[in-house]
Amino acid sequence: MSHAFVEVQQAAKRFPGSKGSADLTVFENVSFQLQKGEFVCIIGHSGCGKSTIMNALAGLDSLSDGAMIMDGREIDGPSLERGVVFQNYSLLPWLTALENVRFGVRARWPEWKESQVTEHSLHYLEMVGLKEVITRKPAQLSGGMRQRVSIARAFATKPELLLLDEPFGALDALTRGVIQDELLKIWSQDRQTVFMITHDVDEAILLADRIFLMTNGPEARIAEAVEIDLPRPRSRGEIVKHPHFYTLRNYLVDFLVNRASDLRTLSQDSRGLHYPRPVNPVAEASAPATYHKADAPASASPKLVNLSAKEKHHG
Ligand SMILES: Nc1ncnc2c1ncn2[C@@H]1O[C@H](COP(=O)(O)OP(=O)(O)OP(=O)(O)O)[C@@H](O)[C@H]1O
Repeated sequence: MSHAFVEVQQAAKRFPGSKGSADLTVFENVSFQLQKGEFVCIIGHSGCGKSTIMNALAGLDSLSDGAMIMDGREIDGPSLERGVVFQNYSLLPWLTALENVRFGVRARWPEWKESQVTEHSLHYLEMVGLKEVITRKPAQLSGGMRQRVSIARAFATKPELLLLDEPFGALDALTRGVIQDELLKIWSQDRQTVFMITHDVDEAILLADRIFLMTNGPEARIAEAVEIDLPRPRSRGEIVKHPHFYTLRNYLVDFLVNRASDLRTLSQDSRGLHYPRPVNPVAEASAPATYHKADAPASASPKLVNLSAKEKHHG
């Protein structure tokens, strides 16, 4: 029996082909687990099926095969236990920043007094640096501010699982960096389980405990789960100085550039589920090359150098 908080088992998604063409198998044989409190990022080329996996986890779409289980119950529709932040903010345009957050908080805890709802919402808006603009409606906020409201709303409702679908994709690099820091600050306090899509390798290294690497579609798979063992708390300025940073970064970039198109390696557990291969690029880079006797040609025998004789000869 698995004790993972989220367990995805042999998930597949197919869309019917149009006008008699074959069905599109977006992904198949996708199995993975998320531990409680873990921050996992998923990266892969456009169209490989990341959002489709996330929509199924959110309960907004169904799988063609397989199952997604959270806390022992199969996911079969949306729930307040799972919060989603999309790239396009999805705020209610007729409500102010504060009212947008209050809306979520009130739905989550209908028994709370109005003052408690307000106080709780303000706390999260303050954490994302928006205390000064709480009375503005989304149209009066910048893109970065809108995304902060979405993040404040998502974290304020304290879902068991937070699903972030490229939440910073539309933001400029500076704003993105500031909100990444805010996200880390809130997550380090609340330690919710987070599953996040990003195209940004540096962002994934900054945020994640593990990064899932997805092969290209169709019939995409999550091939590897890369462990990010950089110490926390992390900051953008400091992690680049860590001796492991570029080993991790190079490994991820190499996957995206060279290996995502054809990698099919998967490891299987005793139930026959194919999990992504767990990878620690730092350990792999520093491990001595393994010598397989069977790989050696019959004539290859190790060359022994007699150092003392050589020293004598030259001496
Ligand atoms: N409702 C649908 N009907 C048919 N095909 C769909 C549907 N939704 C998604 N697809 C297809 O499924 C594939 C995966 O789409 P998805 O949005 O999950 O990819 P993604 O990895 O999130 O891409 P991106 O990084 O560009 O957001 C794409 O080929 C897409 O065209």
